[in-house]
Amino acid sequence: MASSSPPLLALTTGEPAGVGPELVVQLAAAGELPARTVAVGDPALLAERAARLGVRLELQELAPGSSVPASAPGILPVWPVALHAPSRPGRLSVANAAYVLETLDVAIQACRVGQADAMVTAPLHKGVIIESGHAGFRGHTEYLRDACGIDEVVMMLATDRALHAHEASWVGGGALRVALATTHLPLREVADAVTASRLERILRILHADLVRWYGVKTPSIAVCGLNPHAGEGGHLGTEERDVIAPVLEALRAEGFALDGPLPADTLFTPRHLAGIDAVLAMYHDQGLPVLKYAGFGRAANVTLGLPFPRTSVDHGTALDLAGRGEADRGSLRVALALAAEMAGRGACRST
Ligand SMILES: NC(=O)C1=CN([C@@H]2O[C@H](COP(=O)(O)OP(=O)(O)OC[C@H]3O[C@@H](n4cnc5c(N)ncnc54)[C@H](O)[C@@H]3O)[C@@H](O)[C@H]2O)C=CC1
Ligand SMILES: NCC(=O)COP(=O)(O)O
Repeated sequence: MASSSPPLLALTTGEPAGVGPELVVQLAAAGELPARTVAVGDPALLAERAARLGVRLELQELAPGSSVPASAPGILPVWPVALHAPSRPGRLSVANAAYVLETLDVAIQACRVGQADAMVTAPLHKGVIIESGHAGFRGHTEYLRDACGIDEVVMMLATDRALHAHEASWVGGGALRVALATTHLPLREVADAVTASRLERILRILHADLVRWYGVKTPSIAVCGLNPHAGEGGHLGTEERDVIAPVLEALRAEGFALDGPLPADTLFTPRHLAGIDAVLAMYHDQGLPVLKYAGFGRAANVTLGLPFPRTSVDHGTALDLAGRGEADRGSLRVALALAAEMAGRGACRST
């Protein structure tokens, strides 16, 4: 941990034209930031969004990486990163894409060297970062993987009732954890990306982190097929038979509790989810619509497999709401609480 107690969360404020900055200032003003939280972003931007919304807030500028006092209502410690261009709510600017990446770099570096204990991210806009010249940018998840120099990480979203260690498994009524075998890929590329080696890596990380972070002794994971009806015995696709099933079989032989490959449309029903600790979906829009239907606004995104905890909101930049103070703060609240809980357990990897 960065200091004796409590853990320090580095909270990146996200795309400056989106709702991230205002969510951060609103939570800070209301005293809803966990015990020690430092925003990473442009202080003038945060002051402008606070003033725009009539939020009374004192910003405390601190040198990036320096120590941070305990959170207090109406006070927001900031590790400053300067905007590259003025920002207006709802108006993207490619000039500020580098700024967004710089905020990530500050937080990642702080977590890697132990100056912060966990990272929480407000939403960024993938398109504007790609348009700024970062053609390979896909999202925080992939950026963090590469920045930490590791081969694989797992994106998992969980509704609030399934976020914490004491919530063992699906109990009906909206508790759900959904991990993804592939993340931000065009659908056309998904089938080729569902390889045996990727699935094996993903399942090992998911299994290990369900034990590590959630206290599940023997994680029970339900795995979706890729094709309709999980391939209908090979008549509607062969990936289940040729790729997914053999990986599950090999891991079962090691003691993994894996169900599948199952048709996704029947897997996501209460009867099939009973006793399941997490679902592994093959692609983004196979799993996340169900998760968001179950708990949009009270769910969080977790990156598994990193050397430090990283959580995020379940929503994007919401440019249509930016600057109006109407965006729901629930998911950021949940993401912060989860990061604090994970960091509090001091469960950093040794990678
Ligand atoms: N963690 C992250 O950085 C994420 C970033 N994104 C990015 O955000 C950008 C916009 O994505 P969209 O698909 O338009 O999704 P979006 O989540 O920004 O917006 C979808 C709809 O949900 C509403 N919404 C979003 N957040 C809300 C909140 N806090 N309270 C109330 N309503 C809310 C919006 O007003 C809009 O109607 C894209 O570049 C996307 O890649 C998307 C998801 C997560
Ligand atoms: N739909 C989830 C999402 O896009 C979040 O991606 P990331 O930026 O956290 O990798």
